[in-house]
Amino acid sequence: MSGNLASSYSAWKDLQAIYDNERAQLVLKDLFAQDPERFQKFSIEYTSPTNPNTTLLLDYSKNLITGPILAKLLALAREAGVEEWRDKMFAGEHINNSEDRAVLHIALRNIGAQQFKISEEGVDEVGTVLAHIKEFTDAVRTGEWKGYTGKTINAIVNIGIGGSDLGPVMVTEALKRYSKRDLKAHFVSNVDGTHISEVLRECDPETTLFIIASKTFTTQETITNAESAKSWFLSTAKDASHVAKHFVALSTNTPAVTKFGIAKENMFQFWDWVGGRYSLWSAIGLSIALVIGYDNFELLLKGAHGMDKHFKETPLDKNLPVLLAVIGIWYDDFYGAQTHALLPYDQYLHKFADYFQQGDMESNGKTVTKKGERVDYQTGPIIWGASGTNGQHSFYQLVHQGTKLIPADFIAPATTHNPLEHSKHHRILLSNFFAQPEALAFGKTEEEVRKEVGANASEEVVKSKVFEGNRPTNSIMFPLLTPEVLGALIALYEHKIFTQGVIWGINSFDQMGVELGKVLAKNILAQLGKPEDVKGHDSSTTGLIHYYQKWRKE
Ligand SMILES: O=P(O)(O)OC[C@H]1O[C@H](O)[C@H](O)[C@@H](O)[C@@H]1O
Repeated sequence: MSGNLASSYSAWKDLQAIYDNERAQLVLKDLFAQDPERFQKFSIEYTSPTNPNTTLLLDYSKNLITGPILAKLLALAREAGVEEWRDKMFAGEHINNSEDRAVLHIALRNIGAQQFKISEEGVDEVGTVLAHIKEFTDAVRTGEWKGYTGKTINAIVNIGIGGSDLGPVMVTEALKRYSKRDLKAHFVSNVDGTHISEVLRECDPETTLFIIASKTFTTQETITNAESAKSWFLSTAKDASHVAKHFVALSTNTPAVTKFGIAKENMFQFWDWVGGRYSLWSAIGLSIALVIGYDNFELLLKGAHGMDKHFKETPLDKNLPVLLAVIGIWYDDFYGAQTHALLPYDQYLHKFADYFQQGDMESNGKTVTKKGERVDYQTGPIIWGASGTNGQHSFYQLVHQGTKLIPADFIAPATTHNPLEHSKHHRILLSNFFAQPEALAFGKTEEEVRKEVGANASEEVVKSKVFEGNRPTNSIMFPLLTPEVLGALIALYEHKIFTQGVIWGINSFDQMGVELGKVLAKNILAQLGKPEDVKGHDSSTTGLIHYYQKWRKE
């Protein structure tokens, strides 16, 4: 985040030379054969510095690296000033330069005995908001908070989009095992009226609580959905004073919340130093706290805090987020990999890749450095993925035998929350979690195929059954998916993204790229009425709008 071009660093040039000269020797099969200690050397068991019971394992041995390559990648991180920029972030310096803001999601989970000292406006209010969240979630979950006809709340509808939706969706799914089953959680994000209509069909105005989640409280989708929810509610409740029992807001924008008709005491505050895609730890996590209970929400925060301390205090060569970051850069910038897959072997984590699509791609999908120079290398990868084993029956063919290099992270718990049939399902699941990275790394040679198919098999069949292998993966394993482990896991990826952003010299904390489309849509919305109003567009856009005007019913 220094703003220097990554390609100007001497370590970058050295890495390029290593790639050019040594690439042919970077064969996983040989690297493992040459060094029986490879797993021990290239894996780390993380124990939370704040809670010895929170552990996870990172095995990065199945990567196309050697000790000297890793040392050079870490030298790159040092040369780019990762440690200095990390310390600036933790100190509350305004490292989000284009918006002149601090980046302090770490302050939201700065709880427990070992806290960082941070001085920035709002930071000392974090505890007060957490107490508000606790008080409110306890009241709703115990049934003390009643709807306008005196009934207990049995459904919540979080209305938000992007960072005000994806985190709560991902975490409430991931921690479903900890959820209160008689409180149904819905999430409405899309401005498509279908989304809210289908949710409202399942809700009763007397027992539904709407949570309007928007950092800015100006987001078109969210405000449109919130207005429709309010109309739907008032069509039954009639009296506007009943809104107070059924609508709360999570936002940084008090005037806009008040204008919408939500009382100040029903507003949960956060601050401009919380980026939208880093906000699940803030008041945006209210729906999470409602679903899993405040105590579990706090454990999630504590888990993340432990990873924050690890990131802040651990030397780079043992620092999990830094290792993931520099290994990612090796593929992204030197091997030319375009994408990175997140493959959790845990159904509860089925939204994990969706979540980090925004987390990573909105953070590091940038073309200019902090100094405004165009980069001459690749920045953030395309993030995608699905939970195992579903992906295996869908896109793994390409991952194993396609022409593209797709680095991937495999993620799994050793123990399941659902030990069906004495964990039979889980053993099958995990056998796949172990087998896939093995197959990707070591493949299957022509010789092995020939032995298997016999002398009579055609050449085409033999060739089609060969797996080149040498496809890199990380494996992340933990004992059980608890709130603390999940907190640590999310923070791990957050800091990976940060580290990569620093090395690439970009600002990972603005999102200017989402603005242009919004402005054009606003202009077009005003022109949709009559064909003669459609002006100032290319022939394709004009033609499409004209077709809409011809075919629409209403
Ligand atoms: O929370 P809001 O202000 O409604 O913003 C919701 C989303 O809006 C935009 O699309 C931004 O790019 C996202 O980063 C943000 O999370």
